[in-house]
Amino acid sequence: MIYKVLVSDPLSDDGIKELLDAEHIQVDKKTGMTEQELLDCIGEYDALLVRSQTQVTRKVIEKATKLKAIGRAGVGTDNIDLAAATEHGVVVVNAPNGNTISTAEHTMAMLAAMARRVPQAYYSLRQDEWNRKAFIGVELYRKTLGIIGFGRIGGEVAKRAQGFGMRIIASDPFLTEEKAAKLGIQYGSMEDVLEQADFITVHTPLLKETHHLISHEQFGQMKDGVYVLNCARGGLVDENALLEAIQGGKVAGASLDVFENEPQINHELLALPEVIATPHLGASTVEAQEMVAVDVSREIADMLSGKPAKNPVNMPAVSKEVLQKLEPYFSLCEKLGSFLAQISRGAIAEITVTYSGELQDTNVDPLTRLILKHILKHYLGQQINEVNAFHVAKQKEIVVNEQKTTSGYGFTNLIAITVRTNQETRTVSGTRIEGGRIELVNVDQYRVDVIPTGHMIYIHHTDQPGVIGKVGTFLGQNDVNIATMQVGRKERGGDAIMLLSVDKNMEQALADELAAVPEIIDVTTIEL
Ligand SMILES: NC(=O)C1=CN([C@@H]2O[C@H](COP(=O)(O)OP(=O)(O)OC[C@H]3O[C@@H](n4cnc5c(N)ncnc54)[C@H](O)[C@@H]3O)[C@@H](O)[C@H]2O)C=CC1
Ligand SMILES: O=C(O)CCC(=O)C(=O)O
Repeated sequence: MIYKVLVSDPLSDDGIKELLDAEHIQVDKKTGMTEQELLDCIGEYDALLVRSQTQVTRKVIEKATKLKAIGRAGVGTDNIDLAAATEHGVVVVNAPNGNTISTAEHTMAMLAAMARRVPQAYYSLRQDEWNRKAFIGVELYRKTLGIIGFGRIGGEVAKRAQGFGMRIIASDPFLTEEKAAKLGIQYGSMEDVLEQADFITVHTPLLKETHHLISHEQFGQMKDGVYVLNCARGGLVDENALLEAIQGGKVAGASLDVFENEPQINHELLALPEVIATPHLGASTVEAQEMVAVDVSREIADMLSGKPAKNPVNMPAVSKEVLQKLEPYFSLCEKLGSFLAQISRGAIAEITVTYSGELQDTNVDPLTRLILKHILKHYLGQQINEVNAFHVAKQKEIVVNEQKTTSGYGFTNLIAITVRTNQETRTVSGTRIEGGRIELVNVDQYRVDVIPTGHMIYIHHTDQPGVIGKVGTFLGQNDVNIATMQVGRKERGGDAIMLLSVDKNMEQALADELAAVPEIIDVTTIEL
């Protein structure tokens, strides 16, 4: 059997040698295709290999009737419709490590070039000017570099910036004070980073939660004369807010490798003398391109030989037998994990899942993976799936415990999850009732009885007369209709909670306003 692999973005022959040499594989290189050209030919192929240019849309995946695997020679998979790939049983693999160093080095190149205004001075010199006064720079030595997103690339940037004598402060849900201290850097919240840094660089994935991570409010929190870098993903920094922050004198310089609408770029932003930019070149080195191509080609060759993928980023096929037993609990696990991730604060250190009642005799490993996925997805995005969930948790030094108990605490089945972070311990448990309904039955030791779905608001308050009325009035005045409300308290006059299902998402600004009511301790909005 000969498998056909399409390489639709530029990748060197050295990089894809393993595929070119494989006897059972035929490789076609067709770069620069239009969407229509891709749609016309994709039906012939068993695997597709891309970088970031090819948009692997749902339409493409639906036409790809023979497709088994998509390989992304790089990290970000935002050019691939992962949901569509999963639905069609297509495994998506990436090469998460091969371009880390190149991107960290590019960030350093941009940092130094921006501080010393190298591109501007070069451009001026090319215009036959000799203008030494116009290009006075600033030193990096003893300045504070704020790193938002301390994963593979953020970590490598930190090491290199330390070589320049910079002080590093970093923010990441998986970074703790102890880990930071070991690395000789400072751990901080996002606010700490914004307030203290002279230079700020972002290295998070682009997710719903990180879209416009740096916008008007965040620029307002920064020091005057701050320098900002984005060598991760367009959309993390709000380009219009950046434009205003530069024009208003808040931001002294910006380095951009990525843009919100690539390959279209914001010309107004680029025309500012404070901005230096490159066309998404972070991973564009000979070494990185070869490494990511080698890694992903090996994955594709293995998969086409029937071996499991090492770096899958979407869900693999589940055997029918396992699916039948566990499928009824999938939705409960997803909702419990997602609920808990949204209410937890701080860096996660330990996750404990306890299965009770009828689940105690079943192999629940796939359910634990699903729960982990929905907790970690909140921070890491689509790179997490059931296959790599344990591996990623281990990499992030998170302890995962799976327990079983004979007691169902009065329920036929019960799944309880506890998350311990460096700030707090939060718990949630739920059950699946005859007929398929799922219910949240306990949150932070408060007994509730709620269907975990849609838009929810979780309010922690002190038990005093009139609080429920104040919340009802506030939501009514702001056109947030309450569908259901559950209240709970541990003792009279002590800590209490309200858990509401509402008809629409409540904006963060409104949640903050509600949290300012004196009896209210905390308001969290949850989307399930
Ligand atoms: N310019 C380019 O050519 C390249 C860009 N990239 C991009 O760089 C980014 C980072 O890549 P890696 O370091 O390999 O990923 P990674 O997964 O190792 O690290 C990302 C980190 O961001 C953290 N994070 C998520 N949400 C956060 C938040 N709200 N605040 C603070 N931290 C948060 C995560 O906990 C994680 O530790 C990705 O967006 C990737 O697509 C990667 C390679 C090349
Ligand atoms: O393939 C490229 O050059 C883009 C790399 C990138 O942005 C990534 O790996 O996330």
